[in-house]
Amino acid sequence: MAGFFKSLLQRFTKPDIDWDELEASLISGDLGPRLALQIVKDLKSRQRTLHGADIVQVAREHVRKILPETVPPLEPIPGKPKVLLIVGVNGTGKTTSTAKLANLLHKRGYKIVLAAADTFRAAAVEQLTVWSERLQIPLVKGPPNCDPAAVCFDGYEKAVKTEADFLICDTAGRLHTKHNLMEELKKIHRILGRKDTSSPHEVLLVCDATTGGNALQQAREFHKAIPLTGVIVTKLDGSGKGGVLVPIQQELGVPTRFIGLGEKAEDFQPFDSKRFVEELL
Ligand SMILES: Nc1nc2c(ncn2[C@@H]2O[C@H](COP(=O)(O)OP(=O)(O)OP(=O)(O)O)[C@@H](O)[C@H]2O)c(=O)[nH]1
Repeated sequence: MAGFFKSLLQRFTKPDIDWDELEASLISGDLGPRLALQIVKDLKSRQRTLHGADIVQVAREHVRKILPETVPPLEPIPGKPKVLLIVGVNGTGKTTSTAKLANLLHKRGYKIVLAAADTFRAAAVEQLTVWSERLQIPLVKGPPNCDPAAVCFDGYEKAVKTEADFLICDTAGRLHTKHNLMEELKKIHRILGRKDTSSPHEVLLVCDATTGGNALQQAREFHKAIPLTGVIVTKLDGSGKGGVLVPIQQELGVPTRFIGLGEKAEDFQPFDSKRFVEELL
């Protein structure tokens, strides 16, 4: 994002602003057309000569207003496991984020159970097995291509039996446009609610920052299928700016909870909106 705002400062230094160009560059920074238009409208309404710094300031004010100042941390629920369902399109970093989140909660002293419900990709189960051994966290898995809802259910039983604080279910990557895969996700959601109607307590959509604005459409479709409670933005160590988390919050009211900054277990942090907005500059 820093580069994005720097480019705004450099490109719009002259008083005669090309509004279309400005709107286009705000959209290309993944802020989404709705917010881009609001920022442009706001700037146009100011009756004085505007420079790059004013644009950045106004954009920051708008972003700040949209993002909640703090996002509550993941707290366990007394007496039962808190169930976290990790969802998203293919290759966004769901399995890695599942492991990273387990690591973070484990380090906070919580007891975790992992469910390898990505039964479609054998490598995902292997990947999670490696992580679970490395992090010493129990993992529930099933035979290849078994029903992912059944794996989640078994995971839930294990979490109850072992009095775990959290059950984290990794799911297969699915295109938000594939009806049958979204139906499968709804089934997982339903089955998890069998023993505890409030489960899953969190549904976290994993978005790859490098896919840009497309993540908004993914979020819309997933949110339509099963209500999302949060977003994990991955690969922020790459070229992606992560700006899309702003329109996801604005349009769907779904906050970003965590960010991924690399491939290692430690490359994961709770989302800090203040820092995110500050780093825009
Ligand atoms: N640089 C970087 N790479 C990441 C990050 N998160 C995940 N990755 C990498 O992205 C690739 C895909 O990650 P996975 O966790 O396998 O993705 P997935 O969403 O589970 O994949 P599918 O199950 O196929 O949908 C792997 O090479 C990860 O190491 C991140 O924050 N930064």
